[in-house]
Amino acid sequence: MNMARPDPQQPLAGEPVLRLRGLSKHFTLHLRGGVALPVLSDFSLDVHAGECVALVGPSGRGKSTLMKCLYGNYALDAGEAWFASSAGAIDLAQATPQQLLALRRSEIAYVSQFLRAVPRVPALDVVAERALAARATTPALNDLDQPDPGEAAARERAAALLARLNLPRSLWQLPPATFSGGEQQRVNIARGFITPARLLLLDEPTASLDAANRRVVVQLIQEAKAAGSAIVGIFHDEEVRDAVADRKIEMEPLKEPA
Ligand SMILES: Nc1ncnc2c1ncn2[C@@H]1O[C@H](COP(=O)(O)OP(=O)(O)OP(=O)(O)O)[C@@H](O)[C@H]1O
Repeated sequence: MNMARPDPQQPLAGEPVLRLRGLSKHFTLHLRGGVALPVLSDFSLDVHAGECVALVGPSGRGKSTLMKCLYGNYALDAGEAWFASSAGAIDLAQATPQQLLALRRSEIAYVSQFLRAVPRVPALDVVAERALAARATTPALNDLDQPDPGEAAARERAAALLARLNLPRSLWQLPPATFSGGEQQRVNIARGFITPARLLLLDEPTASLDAANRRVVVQLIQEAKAAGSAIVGIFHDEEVRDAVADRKIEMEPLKEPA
């Protein structure tokens, strides 16, 4: 066994990629006199490599909030969120902003309905950039028996994904700021899937897509699972959910604030 070459897709046998224990989160509603709105309370979950867990429950149960806490957009109040990174286990609830940014570049991908991209960067580069950033920041990826894609190869992969997602070629060199919702979402999806993320967070990845593109996304998710990604997703489209989810986790209602 070569200890210097950890496979980022293979955590220790039997160990989950994501181990959540006792997560709690509230929002303080300043416009309502500072009242506390509890959103997550004592939430626990394990997600293994190659597994897709769908968060289900009515609107407002905290599904998106949980995803944003795992991606580091929101701080948690309590609990542990252990992530088996290629460099070892890290508690996402305690991770520093620098650690979170490094994980975002290569190991944790988040695909939401909305694209946040640097202005004036063409769609193709928005997608390719993630592949280049991952290679630059994750020594483990460089150690794998894979050729360094370099910039041209990263663009080639980006182009292949955009073509697969039926984004018109005429848009590839344009910045996505003016794209339609569905076009932006496909750029977002291509960016999320261009490198094999160890943890994929999918918040309504097919919300603005037509049936043909939904099928492409289902295939991409199935391929990511086969490659060993652990996936947490919110899929309001039941057909998509049934096609990709191994388990459903019902988000329980919490008490209303007094
Ligand atoms: N930044 C925020 N500030 C204050 N309250 C928030 C914030 N984000 C979410 N909430 C509240 O937290 C609760 C959970 O919201 P969240 O978006 O996580 O629900 P959800 O289950 O994903 O809903 P949906 O299915 O409609 O997307 C809601 O009551 C929402 O109003």
